[in-house]
Amino acid sequence: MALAKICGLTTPETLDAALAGGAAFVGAVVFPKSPRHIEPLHAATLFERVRGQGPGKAKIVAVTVDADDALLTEIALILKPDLIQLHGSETPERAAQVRTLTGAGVIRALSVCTAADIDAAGVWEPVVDHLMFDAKPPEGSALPGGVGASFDWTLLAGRSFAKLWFLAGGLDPANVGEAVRVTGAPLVDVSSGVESAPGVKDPALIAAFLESVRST
Ligand SMILES: O=C(O)c1ccccc1NCC(=O)[C@H](O)[C@H](O)COP(=O)(O)O
Repeated sequence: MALAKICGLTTPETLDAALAGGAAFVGAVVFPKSPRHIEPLHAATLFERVRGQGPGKAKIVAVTVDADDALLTEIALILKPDLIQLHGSETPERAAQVRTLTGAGVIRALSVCTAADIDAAGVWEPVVDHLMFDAKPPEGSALPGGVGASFDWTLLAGRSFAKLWFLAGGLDPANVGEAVRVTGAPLVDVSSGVESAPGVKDPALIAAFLESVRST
């Protein structure tokens, strides 16, 4: 069974729906241009209930975009995430620095449009905990992720990677089962597909998504 990350959580009700449904990863987006942006201090208060889960708890992921050392240090000290997701134009060298600076694990999101974008994963495998294959956002998009766009899943069929990897981009309760069957993804990630409006997560859609993942 694939494990799921629910990204861009900002309220107790939606975080509770993710935890109750068995999400293995819960994400906070720290990027002011995003409709899901949450300040590290607010996120720390909200995500305190995750730590209360004890052993086997969901992993807390801080999603960042080309964050500087000051912001990463603030996130590490205040939110104390298990993983930092790099969703900008960071290099493998920067990923290694982020790990040393924060003490957190690293997820590298890669924008996918063609098979060459997947081949690029090779340079990242030695320096990350997880890869995330996400759709390339439309031209001119203000956001590098969380736009609900998908890519050709068959690009991932039959591929294997040294690290457990996420499939992301345009997933929702109705299509995630097929997405996992086509790609063999061990991990899946969703944001827009469990929202009623940009940045507004819906507890019922979160529950439905996690149920679909479980029954795949
Ligand atoms: O979600 C955002 O607003 C966001 C903003 C800036 C960088 C990354 C962002 N999200 C990262 C995620 O992990 C999303 O869940 C992923 O891109 C999939 O999004 P969606 O296609 O909306 O399910």
